[in-house]
Amino acid sequence: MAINEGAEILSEFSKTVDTIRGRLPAKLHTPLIGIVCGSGLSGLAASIRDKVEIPYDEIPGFGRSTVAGHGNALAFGLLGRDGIPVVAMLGRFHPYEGHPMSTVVYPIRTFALLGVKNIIITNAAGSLNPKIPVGTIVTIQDHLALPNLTGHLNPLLGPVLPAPFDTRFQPISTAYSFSLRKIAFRAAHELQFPRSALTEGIYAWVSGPTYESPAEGRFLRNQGADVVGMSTIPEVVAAKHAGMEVLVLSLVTNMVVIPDKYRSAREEVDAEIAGIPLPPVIEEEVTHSEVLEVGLAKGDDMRKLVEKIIELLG
Ligand SMILES: O=P(O)(O)O[C@@H]1C[C@H](O)[C@@H](CO)O1
Ligand code: HPA
Repeated sequence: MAINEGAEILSEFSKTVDTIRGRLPAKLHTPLIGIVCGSGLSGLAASIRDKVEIPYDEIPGFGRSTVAGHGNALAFGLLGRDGIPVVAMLGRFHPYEGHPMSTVVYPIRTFALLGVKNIIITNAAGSLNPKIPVGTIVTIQDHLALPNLTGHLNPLLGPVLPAPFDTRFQPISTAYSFSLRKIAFRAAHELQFPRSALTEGIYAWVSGPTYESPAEGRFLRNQGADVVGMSTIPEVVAAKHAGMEVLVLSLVTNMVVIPDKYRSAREEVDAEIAGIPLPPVIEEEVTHSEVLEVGLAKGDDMRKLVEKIIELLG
């Protein structure tokens, strides 16, 4: 990267930070905790006090989320008994919307420059694991990121950026903070959530926007993934790269369609010819409305959990 390109990037980020701080009272200038709200989960920010919202289109460098269930503003304010300064993205940018990776992770890098030390990233996800039903919250302990491995969508591809984003080879084996994951379970215990409400698992990242074919779902399951989604991993990579402690909470909004047996057109025709009555067949499909519905129904549990985690962190 040319020296002046690095200087341009830094000057864009400093415009972003100056614009944001120019809109906030001093007590909110340095949020310690960042939150990313997944599909249908922008209610997570409902209990932020002394809230100041800044629309994305008024922040230099920010994109615009075009996905139903995602807002387009940062919410700053205080959370928890001790009034910890926080910032929440009320909606995120997904690569499948056409955003370049630099835009997808721009808010995360902005969080780092504002002073965020711990980030709680949430998402809606499909379950690949029959033991993890709809409505469960999954604390992510690892990921399988096919788009990272195949070389198109890793947010760290490209020239090394200026400090503090200047690590070339970023290890990712400890991206999911063990201490934050423990705090999540402690929080669930203090909230008296049933044991089954929060579990641990591995998130597979796919680019979307198609939901998985049965063969793709089976493949991901066989590789050890528990849930699958179309976001989060670029944010995790950028947050780790920027030195943050990362916690990811996935809300299971649907089961990925992985039938035990394919419906056979040949067998059905044979049965029809032989006059054998066939049982009714239900062909399942995932829809974004069902994803949003579960987000709405379970959003309050996610909000309580995030708040309690922040209280315990404080
Ligand atoms: O932004 P998240 O990951 O929460 O949203 C999920 C993935 C897709 O954007 C969408 C599919 O229903 O929900
Ligand atoms: N697949 C991928 N992404 C998702 C899903 C899913 O089943 N549900 C919510 N986001």
